Amino acid sequence: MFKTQPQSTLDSSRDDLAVQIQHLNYFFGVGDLSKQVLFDISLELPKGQIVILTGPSGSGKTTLLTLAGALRRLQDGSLRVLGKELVGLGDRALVNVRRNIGFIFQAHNLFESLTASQNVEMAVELTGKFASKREQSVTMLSALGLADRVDYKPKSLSGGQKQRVAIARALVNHPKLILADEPTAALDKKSGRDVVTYLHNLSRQEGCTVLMVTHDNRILDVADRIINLVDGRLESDSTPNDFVQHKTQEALTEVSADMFIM
Ligand SMILES: Nc1ncnc2c1ncn2[C@@H]1O[C@H](COP(=O)(O)OP(=O)(O)OP(=O)(O)O)[C@@H](O)[C@H]1O
Repeated sequence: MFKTQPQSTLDSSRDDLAVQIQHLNYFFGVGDLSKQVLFDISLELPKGQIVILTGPSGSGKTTLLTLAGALRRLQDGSLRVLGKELVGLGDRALVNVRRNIGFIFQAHNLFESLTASQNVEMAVELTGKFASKREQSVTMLSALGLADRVDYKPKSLSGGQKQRVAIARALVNHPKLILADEPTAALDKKSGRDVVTYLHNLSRQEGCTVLMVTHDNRILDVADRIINLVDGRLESDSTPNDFVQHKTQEALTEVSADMFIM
C-alpha cells in the first residue's frame, strides 16, 4: 500500500525495532538564523529490514541518517537506536552506540598510506581482537571480491574497489545497523549492483538492518521498503513496486499536463 501518512504505533519502545523515531524535529543554526530541516518525523525500522531513504536534494536525508548514527545530537523528539534512547546520552555513551553501527559514506576516507587490509584491520582493532584482525579483514575483503587486492594501497585501486574496501571496513565487525549514504554513487552499474547484493545477503544472513540514502533508481528493488522525504517531511512509506508505480503515474500525469499546455 502507498501510504502518504506513516502509521503511528509509536508510543513505547520495542525489542523488534532497530531504530525508533518519535516526533523528531531538527534545526540548523540558532536564534534568528535557525532553520528547521526535519519536521515531526516518526518512523520505525524493524530489525533485519532494508530501507531506502530517497527524496529530492536538500530534503533532509543525510541529516536524518547522521542523527540515526548518533553523529548529531537530537534537539526535539525521541530517537532509539538498537534499544538505546539517544536523547540525554553523554559523549562516551554515544561513541558506544556508534561502535554497533556500520557507516558507509560516499567519500570512502581510506588511509592512503595503509593497504586495503590494514584499513579494514583498524576497525577490528577497535573491538580489541588484535590476534584475528588480519584473518577477519581478509575474509571480509574476499567476500566483497577483493581477495587479490588485500595488500594493495588505495592509490592502486579503482574507485569501485576503494568503495568496497570502505564497505568491508564498515561491515567487518558485523554491525547490527548499517547506515549508508549514496553507497553506489561513485560506482559503475555492475559494481553498484554487487555492493547492494552484498548488503542484501548480509542483511538476510545476519539479520542486520540497513538504512540507505540513494538517488540510484537502479537499486530500488533491493529494499523491503522505500521512504520518501520531501522538504523535511515523510511523504510516503511504501514497497518498491508501489513506489515505482506511483512515480510512473506522477510522470505520466506531468507529461499529459504539458501536452495540454502546448
Ligand atoms: N551543516 C549545515 N548547516 C546548515 N544547514 C545545513 C547543514 N547541513 C545541511 N543543511 C541544510 O539542511 C537541509 C537538508 O540537508 P541534507 O544534506 O540533509 O539533505 P539531503 O536530502 O541529504 O540532500 P542531498 O540529496 O543533496 O544530499 C538543506 O537545506 C541543507 O542546505
